[in-house]
Amino acid sequence: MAVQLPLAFLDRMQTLLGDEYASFLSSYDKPKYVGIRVNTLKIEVDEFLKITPFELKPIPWCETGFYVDENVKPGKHPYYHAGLYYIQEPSAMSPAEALKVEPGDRVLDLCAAPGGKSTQIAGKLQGKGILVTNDISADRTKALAKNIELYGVRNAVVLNETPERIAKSFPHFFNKIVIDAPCSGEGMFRKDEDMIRQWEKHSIDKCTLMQRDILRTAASLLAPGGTIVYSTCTFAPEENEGMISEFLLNNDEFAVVPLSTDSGFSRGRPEWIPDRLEGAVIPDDIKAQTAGCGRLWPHKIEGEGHFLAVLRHNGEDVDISQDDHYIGSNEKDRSPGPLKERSNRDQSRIARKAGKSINNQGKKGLDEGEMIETWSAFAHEHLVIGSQEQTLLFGGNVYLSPLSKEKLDGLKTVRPGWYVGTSKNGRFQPGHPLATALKPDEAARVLNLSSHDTEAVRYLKGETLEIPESRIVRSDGVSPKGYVLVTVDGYSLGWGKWLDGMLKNDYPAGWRWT
Ligand SMILES: C[S@@+](CC[C@H](N)C(=O)[O-])C[C@H]1O[C@@H](n2cnc3c(N)ncnc32)[C@H](O)[C@@H]1O
Repeated sequence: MAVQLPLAFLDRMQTLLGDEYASFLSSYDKPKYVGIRVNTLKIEVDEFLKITPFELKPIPWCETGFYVDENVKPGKHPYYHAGLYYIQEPSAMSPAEALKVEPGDRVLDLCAAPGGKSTQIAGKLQGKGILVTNDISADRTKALAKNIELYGVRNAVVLNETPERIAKSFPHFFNKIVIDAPCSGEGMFRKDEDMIRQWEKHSIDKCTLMQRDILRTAASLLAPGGTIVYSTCTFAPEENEGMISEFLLNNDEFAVVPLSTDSGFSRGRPEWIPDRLEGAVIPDDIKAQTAGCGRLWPHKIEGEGHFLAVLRHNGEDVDISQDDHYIGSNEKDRSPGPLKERSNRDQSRIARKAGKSINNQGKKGLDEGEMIETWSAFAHEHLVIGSQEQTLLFGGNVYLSPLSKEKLDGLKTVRPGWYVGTSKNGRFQPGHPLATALKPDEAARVLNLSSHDTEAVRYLKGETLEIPESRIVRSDGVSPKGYVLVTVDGYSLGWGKWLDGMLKNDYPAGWRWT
C-alpha cells in the first residue's frame, strides 16, 4: 500500500465493512483523482470544451466537473488565472450539487475556506441572490476572499465569524445553507498524507463537538422550508449518520431528503449508529432516515471518501424577495442601471447615499461623497454595467453589496461585497476584482492577448508590454489612453494602463505567475 494508514482506523473499517473491507483497502493502491470545475460565471461548459487545453472526462455527479490526468498541471495555464476553472477534488463537488441552488437564492456557506463550494454555488447563482461565505479561521478567509475575487463573484459577502454571531444578525434568513464541516478527514488519507498526521489531533470526539454546535446554529439561520446540506470527508459514523440522527432527534421539523444513488453514491448506514448518542436513545425511525444520506466510497466511485446529508425544513417556504435587507427586493435601493447611461442626477444620488454607507469608513481626509463620486465618474467613463447592488464604503474602499449596511453591522467582515476600487488623490483606482468579474463588452477599452503566445504569461508575470494603439479595442469616442481591461482569448485577467504604445501592468503582485 502506498500510504501508511493508522491501525486503529484500519481495525474500525474492517469491523464496519466486513466482506467489503478488502476492496476498500485496495483503493489505496489506486491513483488519486484530479478534478477541475468550469466556472460558469466566466464561461459556459460548451465553450470551455471547445478551448480546453487538457483532455477531460466528465464527473458523473457534477455537470461542470471533469477529471484531468494526474500528471496535468491545471494551475499552470493562463485560463486558470482567468478563473475559467477551479481545481477541486471530484467528490468535493457533490455537496454544492446536492444543495440545488437557483439564481435568486440566499445561500450561506458556513465553513467555506478556501472556497471550493462557494465558487461552485456562485456559479449557480449567476450573480442573482446572495452568497454569504464564512470561515472561523482569519488566515483561511484570506484564501477564501482571493478565490471569490479570482472567480469573478459579484454578489458574495465574506465573513470571518462564529456561526453563533452570524445567527444573531441573520435569524432564519437563508433558504439554503451548506455545512462542509470540520472533520477527522479519513476520506482524504489517499489524497493528502498530512491528513493522516492530523488524524490524532482532530480526534473524532473533538470534531463531533464542533459539528453539533455548527448544525444546531445552522437550524436557527435557516428560513422555513429551507435546505441544509451537511457534508464531511470522513468515514466515522459518529460524524456522519450519528450526527444527523442526533440532529433529527432534536429538530423534528427537519427530515432527510433521500439522495439519488444514480451517480454511484451509496446509501447511508443506519446500522452503524450506536443505540445511544450523548445519553439519548435514538429511535429506529430516525435512524432509518439516515439511509437516505449519501456515502461516496473510494472503492466504488472515482473520488475520495465523502458523506452527504440533505436536510429539509418542513415549514412553508417564505418569499425571501420581500425582505427589506435584501437589496434586490427593493427597487428604490438599487444602484442605477448601466453606468454609462447615468444622468448627472443619478450620480449625485449615489454621492448622497455615501453618507449613509456601511461603517462610514472613508479614507482619512476624504469626503465619502467625493469617494463615491470618483467611483461613479470612473464607472461612467470606463464601464457599461448594470448593477443591482448597493454602493458601500468599507475600510476606505468602494464595494457593491447585495446586503444593506445594517445587516453587516458588528460582524467581522472581510469583504462586504464586490470590491470595485478605491480613491487616491481624488482619482479612482479600479480594484483587481472589478476586472476579474467583467466581461469584455462591459469595459470601454479592451486588450486581448492570446493564450498561444508568450504575451499572456508575460502579463501575468507583471511585465510591461509594448502594444500598438490599433490593438486597444474601444467603444465609440473613447481615447486609447487609460485603463484597459486585459483579457486572454476574451476572458478577463486584470487591468493595464495604456499610454503611447506601452501597457503598464496592473496585475497585482501577490497574484503573479511564478
Ligand atoms: C472542510 S474545510 C472547508 C472546505 C471548503 N468548504 C471548500 O470547499 O473549499 C472546513 C472549514 O471549516 C472551518 N471551521 C472550523 N470550525 C468552524 C466553525 N465553528 N465555524 C465556521 N467554520 C469553521 C475551518 O477553518 C475549515 O476552513
